[in-house]
Amino acid sequence: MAHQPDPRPTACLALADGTIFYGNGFGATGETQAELCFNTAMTGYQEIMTDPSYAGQIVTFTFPHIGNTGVTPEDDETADPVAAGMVVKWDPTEPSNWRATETLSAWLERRGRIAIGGVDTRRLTRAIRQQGAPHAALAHNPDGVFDLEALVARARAFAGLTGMDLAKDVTCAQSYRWDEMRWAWPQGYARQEAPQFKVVAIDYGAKRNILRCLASAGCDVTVLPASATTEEVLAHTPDGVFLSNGPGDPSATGQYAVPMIRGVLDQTDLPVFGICLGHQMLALALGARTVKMNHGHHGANHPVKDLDTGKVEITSMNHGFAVDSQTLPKGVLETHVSLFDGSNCGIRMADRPVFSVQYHPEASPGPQDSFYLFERFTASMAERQAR
Ligand SMILES: NC(=O)CC[C@H](N)C(=O)O
Repeated sequence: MAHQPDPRPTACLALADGTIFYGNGFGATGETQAELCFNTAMTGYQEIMTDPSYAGQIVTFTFPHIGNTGVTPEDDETADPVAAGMVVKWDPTEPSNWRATETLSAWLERRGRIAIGGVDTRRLTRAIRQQGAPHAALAHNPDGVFDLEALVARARAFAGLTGMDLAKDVTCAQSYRWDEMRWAWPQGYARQEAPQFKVVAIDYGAKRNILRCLASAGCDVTVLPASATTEEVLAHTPDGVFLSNGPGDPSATGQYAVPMIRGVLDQTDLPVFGICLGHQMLALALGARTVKMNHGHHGANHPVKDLDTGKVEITSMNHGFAVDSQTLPKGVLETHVSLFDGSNCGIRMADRPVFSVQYHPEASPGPQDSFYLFERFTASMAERQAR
């Protein structure tokens, strides 16, 4: 085991292979374990920590200055942080931002999330890339006393995300109507003043900005829990069905999501749009398979090629699983690919307005190149209404 340096560190990150990183604890005290990933976004740490897709993961931020704009409730993607913990290079400074209502550390502490600063995040990121997303344990103790053997054992005991259904933990308890009309689109898009389309959004761990984008595009959005059945979805007589992002292994979540989606596809001609976990759920329902990636894609500058137009979009990404494009059945087309590794980033049915993307067109944080997908969804609902 590594020797503890002096002055005494107050936090410690242990990987399952026994590697130890020391640093300065902030946020809550205690211990936690999860899969470790890295995110390369330069902005949006609050949105990242509150993105429900990060359940079961500790996030290493490769950008060194994290926390220096504090936090504001307006930037929460869900009520509480969902990521298990955070690892940063520099200890956060006092917030310098007129929007900040609180420091990152106080916000994390109130919500029981542990963070470690002063870590060599380059070395750690290289380790994650080389060995694949490791299991890790993170401890914060102001006394600086750590049982390293126990911490490594804790990391090893983490079951891993493969086979884990976490959507059931982060979904809404009851259905509700999304009623926030905050404008979510960049300039250049036409704002829809009155909702024209009834959309049922299935909440596998939905980010708020997705619901805002749907509302901004002219959708009256009813959000249903992840366990919703085909009958429950159709009882709302929607014009379209949206499948949200979310955490965990798609094949585990697919146990209940896939039969619902199959039912919608078999019984109706409704437009369907999926994002990230929703994309993976749709692919599974259409007969494809998903695979666990080595270290996934987490960042706000991932180039994706639209195979229909040849255009490249710079996108926000956050996923550790991917659709295996080799398994797409006849009649399902690959529409987008990652220019980093060629992995699948989008599909559509050849003859129906049923489509999905692996990345995050709602950004938050990230570039806004992909907002056209929300308009594609509303256009397909308008076309169906006109028939
Ligand atoms: N952002 C998401 O929806 C993530 C989907 C899935 N949990 C994955 O890691 O691949």
